[in-house]
Amino acid sequence: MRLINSVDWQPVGVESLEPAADDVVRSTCSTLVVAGPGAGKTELLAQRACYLFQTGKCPSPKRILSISFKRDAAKNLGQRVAFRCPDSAHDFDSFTLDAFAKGTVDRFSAGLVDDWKPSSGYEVMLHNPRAKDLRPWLLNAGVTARRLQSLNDQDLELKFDHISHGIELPYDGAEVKAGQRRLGLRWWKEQLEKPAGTPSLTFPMINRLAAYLLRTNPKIKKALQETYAFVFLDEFQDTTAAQYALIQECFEGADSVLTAVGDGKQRIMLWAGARRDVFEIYSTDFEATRYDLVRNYRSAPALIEMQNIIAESLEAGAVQVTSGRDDLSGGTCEVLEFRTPETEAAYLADYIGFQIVSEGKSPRDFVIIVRQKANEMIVLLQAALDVKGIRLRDETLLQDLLVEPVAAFIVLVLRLGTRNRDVAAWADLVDQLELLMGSAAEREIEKVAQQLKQYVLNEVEKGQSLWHLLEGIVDVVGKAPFINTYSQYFSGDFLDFTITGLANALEGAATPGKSPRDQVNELCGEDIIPAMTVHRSKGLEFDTVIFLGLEDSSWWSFSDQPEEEKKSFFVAFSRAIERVYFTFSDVRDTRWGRRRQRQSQIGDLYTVLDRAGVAKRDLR
Ligand SMILES: Nc1ncnc2c1ncn2[C@@H]1O[C@H](COP(=O)(O)OP(=O)(O)OP(=O)(O)O)[C@@H](O)[C@H]1O
Repeated sequence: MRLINSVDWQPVGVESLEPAADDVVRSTCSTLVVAGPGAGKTELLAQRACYLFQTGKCPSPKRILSISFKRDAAKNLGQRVAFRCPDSAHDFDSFTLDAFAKGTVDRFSAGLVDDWKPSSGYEVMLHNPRAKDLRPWLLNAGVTARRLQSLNDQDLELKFDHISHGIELPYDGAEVKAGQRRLGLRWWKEQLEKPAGTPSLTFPMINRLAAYLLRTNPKIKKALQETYAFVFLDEFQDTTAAQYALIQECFEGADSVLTAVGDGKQRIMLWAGARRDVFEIYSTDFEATRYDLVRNYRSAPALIEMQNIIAESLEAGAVQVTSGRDDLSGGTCEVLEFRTPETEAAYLADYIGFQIVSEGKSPRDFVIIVRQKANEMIVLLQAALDVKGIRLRDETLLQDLLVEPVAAFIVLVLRLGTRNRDVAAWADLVDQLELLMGSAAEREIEKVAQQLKQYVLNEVEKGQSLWHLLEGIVDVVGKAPFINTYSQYFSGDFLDFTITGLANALEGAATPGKSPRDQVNELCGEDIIPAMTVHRSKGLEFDTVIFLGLEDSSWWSFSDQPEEEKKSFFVAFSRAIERVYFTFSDVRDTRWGRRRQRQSQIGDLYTVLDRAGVAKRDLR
């Protein structure tokens, strides 16, 4: 790769960056970028990676470590970098922090003293333990029944979260109370001794374990710091205490330069332990300079004005943002009011149908967002759209599956083997193989790509079902390259788990009479409207956002945590490029049957919409 002089370097793939973003891209010191939705925070990180690689500021074998808080965000950033500077993509490691922590523990577990070593083949516990399981455990561990009775479930779980992963290992700090130490050590001992195949460690616990491993193994820590000259932290507002402790353990005091980007107004993970003070503490610990960005490159101007008003209601004095695009005008937001969910579904299906048939929109231009339980909320709309031949599905589970590198790889091969020509899939597959096969020559890589495609063509010709081909596809390159390239597969189980999950999803897509090509399309959801919760929609963007049910029952936790709920509302609103619709139905089906709906508990949301000039349309 020919190096570019840093003065001559220009952003890649976008016309320009706003001045503050350009400063951050070229910065030699640690920085904190605070900016609203659509400001190009993720894009800024992709540009900085290009700058560092293309100007030789991050020469091989130095690497960039990029930490995102969601798997699809990690994949998205990795792809943006691979697209812009393919020559250096192999020096860019894009992980979620949880995957990075697990990779560290799995790879270097020999560095842990025996008392703190997880059993080989340990499994991740995907949820923190619940009060109903904790009560007997705590009683058994010597906590009095009276003390337990004095705590409601929520308080008990919060206290236990602190004991199990809120304290630095090995619980020897002077500030740790004796009771916490005793319970914490007992909990860890039992979990670490759980046999392989039994979920035993939560991700916050794995974060703590990784931090402990690095603290007690200075050589490993030094090697990590020397490898990663630059570190990116995306969606930084949602960093939890255990995650921050790991980042601090890895890089505080090192020469590595950190770039953190985030938006306090989109902090919607407080329930999962996100630290409110993470911007301030990071700025102090890493002597990071703060930059605020003032453009929005996503939404139409009228939507940006509304977002400014909502932002002000979330954060007094919030930076007022202007459009960074001159190709977009207008923008619409409305609240649509219905008598029943049936009339709501019929209206929306007509609207979407018209937009697709007459206005040239595609199903992927739309998203249906709900506060929770996407699968239940969309049933009626799904049926109304079905009649028009338009598909809508809850993408909650598939989203996680399809962003997995091994799943993405298999899907590319299946695409190539089930259609005549797919230039983009071929190029993506070659890129993937380059990553997996490391130093293999270009000719060798092309040969393997051809072999993969031919394998699927032959098997499909023989009438073999697609879901039976997945192991065969992976076997062409072998599992080892996946395990060596992607840290989440180090322990092996997760690789098999992902392949099986994909096989199940493909089997589900194989309805009678559907061609292999259509089965792959179905899996990827190419012609299907996605439905998801607000949390799942973070970081994504769509032409039209339809939020179903701006009603008290969907937002039942609003009165307990109004700040976080308002931020969720802001996240949903800000996913839209051109249009946002909120719906309200006088009645809605809940788990207690059909219930009358009100807007009283979430009155604040309606007040702010009103202030932003959002009209209500009565469609009763
Ligand atoms: N400098 C730029 N010029 C043109 N388009 C840009 C620029 N920066 C970002 N974009 C585009 O704007 C959109 C939003 O960018 P990005 O996803 O990076 O924003 P973000 O700040 O991370 O948003 P959010 O916090 O809402 O997830 C994307 O479509 C991106 O390609």
